[in-house]
Amino acid sequence: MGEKIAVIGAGSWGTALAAVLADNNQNVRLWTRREDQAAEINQESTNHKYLPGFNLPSAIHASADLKRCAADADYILLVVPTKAVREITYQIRPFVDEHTVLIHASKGIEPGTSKRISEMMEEELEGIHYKATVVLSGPSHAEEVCERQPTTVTVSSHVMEAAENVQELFMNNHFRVYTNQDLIGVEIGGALKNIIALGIGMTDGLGYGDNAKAALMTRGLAEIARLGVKLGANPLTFTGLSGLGDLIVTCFSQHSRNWRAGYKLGSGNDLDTVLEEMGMVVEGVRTTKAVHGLAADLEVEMPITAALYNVLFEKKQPEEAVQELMGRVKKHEVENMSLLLGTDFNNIK
Ligand SMILES: NC(=O)C1=CN([C@@H]2O[C@H](COP(=O)(O)OP(=O)(O)OC[C@H]3O[C@@H](n4cnc5c(N)ncnc54)[C@H](OP(=O)(O)O)[C@@H]3O)[C@@H](O)[C@H]2O)C=CC1
Ligand SMILES: O=C(CO)COP(=O)(O)O
Repeated sequence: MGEKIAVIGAGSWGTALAAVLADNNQNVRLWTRREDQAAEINQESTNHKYLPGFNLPSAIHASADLKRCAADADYILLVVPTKAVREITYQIRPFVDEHTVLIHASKGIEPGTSKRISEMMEEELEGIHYKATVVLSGPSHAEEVCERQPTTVTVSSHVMEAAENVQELFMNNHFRVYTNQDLIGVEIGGALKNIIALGIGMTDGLGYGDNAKAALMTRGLAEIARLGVKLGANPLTFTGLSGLGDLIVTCFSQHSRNWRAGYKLGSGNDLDTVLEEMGMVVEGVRTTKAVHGLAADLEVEMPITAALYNVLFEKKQPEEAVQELMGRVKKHEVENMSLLLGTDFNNIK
C-alpha cells in the first residue's frame, strides 16, 4: 500500500490533505496532539471541530503519538499554524533522516525574524541531513477539498525531483497539482494573500462595494509582488495559483477565516474578541505584523499592509485608514515594479 506519509496537524487543512492522500491509497498517519480527536477520527471518521458534517476516508489512521506517526515515514507533511512550526519541527527531529522528504502546507511569515515556513523548518532541523523541503500552496479551502470539488495547487522545492514526487502523491481527478521552481514566490504569495483577504473582509464589513474590492486586490497583489521580487521571487509566480489564484479564493470565499475575521473587524468588533470567536487560525494577523516590519527593513513600499497594521495593532479606525490610502501622493501604476525588474517599461517606445 502506497507511500508512508505522516501528516502532522489535524486541523481543517491537515485533515483535508490526509483525505486526498487516503483517496490516492497512500499509507496515511494523521498526528493530533489530542487523544480524543485521534479516537474520533479513527472510530467515527469525522473531525467535528474543524470539518463539521464531513465523513473522512476510513483509511486515515490518526494518533496522538508522534513517534508512531512519523518514525518510519517516507514523507512528513507539516500542517500546523505558523506560530507552531518551530516547536513541531523540533519535535520531529528524531524521525528525520537522509531518506525523508519534508512537505509543508502552512501559510505565514514569522514576526520578528521575517522567516518563511521552509526557512524556519531548516533552522530547526539544522545538523540533520534530509532529502528536501517541498511547499504545497494554492487556492484550496479544506471544505471544498473534502467535498472533492475540483481544486488546483502548486508544489515547489529547491529539489525538483522531490516536488515532482509530491505532485505524484497528491494528483487525482479532483486535485490537480502543478510544479513551480520558485520556492520563495510560492511561499510569499500564499502567506501575504491573507493580509489582503483581511482587508477585503474589512471593506465588506464597512459596506464598501466591488470597486473597493477590485482596488484592494489589484494593488494588494502589486505590493505582494514588489516585496517578493525584492526577496528574489519570480514575478510571474504572483500571476499563478499561489499568487493571484489564492488571492481570489481567499478574498471571495466565505470559507476564508481571514475574510471572516476582517468582516467582523470592519463591522466594529475588536481584534481580541474576533480571534477568540474564530476558534481557528487567522494567519493574516501575525503575517501583517511580520511583513510590516520586513517591508520597513527592506524599504519596500507596502501601503495596504501598513494600513492593515495600523488598524490591527495601532487602533486606527478602518475608515480613517481607507481615507489615508486614497489620499496618498499621485503614483504611476507600474512604476515601482518595472524598476525592480530592471526595465523601465514607462520609457519603452
Ligand atoms: N484551512 C484551509 O482551508 C487551509 C489552511 N492552510 C494553512 O494551513 C495551516 C494550518 O491551518 P488549518 O489546518 O486551517 O488550521 P485550523 O485552525 O483548522 O487547525 C489548527 C490545527 O493546529 C493545531 N495546533 C494549534 N496550535 C498548535 C501547537 N502549538 N502545536 C501543535 N498543534 C497545534 C490545532 O490543534 P488543537 O485542535 O489541538 O488546538 C489544530 O489541529 C495554516 O497555516 C493555514 O494558513 C492552507 C490552505 C488551506
Ligand atoms: O489558504 C486558504 C485557501 O487557499 C485558506 O484561507 P483562510 O486561512 O483564510 O481560511
